[in-house]
Amino acid sequence: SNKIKVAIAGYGNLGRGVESALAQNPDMQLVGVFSRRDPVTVELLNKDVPVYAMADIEQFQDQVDVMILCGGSRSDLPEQGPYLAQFFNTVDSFDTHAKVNEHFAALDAPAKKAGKLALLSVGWDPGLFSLNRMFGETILSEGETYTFWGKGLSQGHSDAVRRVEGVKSGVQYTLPSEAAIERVRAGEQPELTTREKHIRQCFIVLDEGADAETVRTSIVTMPDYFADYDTEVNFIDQATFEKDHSSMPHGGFVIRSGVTGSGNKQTIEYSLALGSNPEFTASVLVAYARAVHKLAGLGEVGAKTVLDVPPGLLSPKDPAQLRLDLL
Ligand SMILES: NC(=O)C1=CN([C@@H]2O[C@H](COP(=O)(O)OP(=O)(O)OC[C@H]3O[C@@H](n4cnc5c(N)ncnc54)[C@H](OP(=O)(O)O)[C@@H]3O)[C@@H](O)[C@H]2O)C=CC1
Ligand SMILES: N[C@@H](C[C@H]1CC(C(=O)O)=NO1)C(=O)O
Repeated sequence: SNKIKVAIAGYGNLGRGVESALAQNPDMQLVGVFSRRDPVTVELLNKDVPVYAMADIEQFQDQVDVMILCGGSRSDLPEQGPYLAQFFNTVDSFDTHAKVNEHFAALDAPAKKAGKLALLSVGWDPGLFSLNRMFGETILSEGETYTFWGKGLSQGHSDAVRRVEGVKSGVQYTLPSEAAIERVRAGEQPELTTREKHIRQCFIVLDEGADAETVRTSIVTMPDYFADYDTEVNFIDQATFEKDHSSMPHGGFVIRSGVTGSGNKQTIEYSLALGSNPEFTASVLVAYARAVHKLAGLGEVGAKTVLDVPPGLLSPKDPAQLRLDLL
């Protein structure tokens, strides 16, 4: 069939979201899921899709058009990205904002050498919010841009706390400062520090015998993720965790407030309200996987971000049909 052949590397919340998002895109086909765990222990939504060991992934390079990397940004993607870029066109959701150029360079070399494409930092932030911050600051060159997230579950920060020694289960909610939002919406264009915009609230189940204060310190001092925020760490038992912390809503908005010409106030706002952070992020990954397949067909190689992808390539519609949607 002439469907785009897609595979998933890493099966967690995001991997599951990509599996269901692919089922909503009939021009694409999920050919397999790769996991570092024993494949027989990995339960997919669709039992007809094969699960393979990550160790065997190189053997599939000729059977996959695009590999969607669903590992964690803190420790999986920095290692898996450069490795897989040697064999596949890849898409990832890398979101450690401070390290994006480092990750770009680490992907660009192996991808160029292999004649492959590596699209990084796809999702909503980074991803769709990145595009809207760029539109805002470019179109309203005189102004201020603000990004607020939540109240909701950050997967990057939840993945990060789960990697801390002594943590059995963990989630992190991001809470925006209502006072800061008020000031921005009132057009004050305030100078706000990272700490003034959001607080971070963690719920942790400890491993047997782990020390709470040691875990708390590891989290609140964690560079790039928690060090610049006021962070609350709550310890709960597994039953409470499963009862109260199993859904993953999120959302947020990007505001650009500026002035044009003779001092006319202009505001651009882009907002998201997400019932499922992973399923939405996965839907963005799948749309960009389609664009990566088209760009690879045009001979594009190396690392790219959403800022480098012509938006029309995301659509399954043919260009003439898409042009009709312009107005
Ligand atoms: N750019 C954006 O807007 C967004 C980016 N993200 C990014 O997505 C990343 C992944 O998030 P998420 O899917 O929630 O992370 P998870 O913790 O659910 O999964 C990360 C990896 O952990 C492994 N894993 C999953 N479940 C288990 C388990 N039960 N036991 C052992 N290992 C397991 C999987 O690898 P394996 O199968 O190999 O074991 C998986 O790929 C985040 O780190 C974040 O950076 C997320 C949302 C938005
Ligand atoms: N990358 C984020 C997506 C948004 C959410 C977020 C935060 O709450 O800090 N930052 O960016 C995620 O992993 O969920």
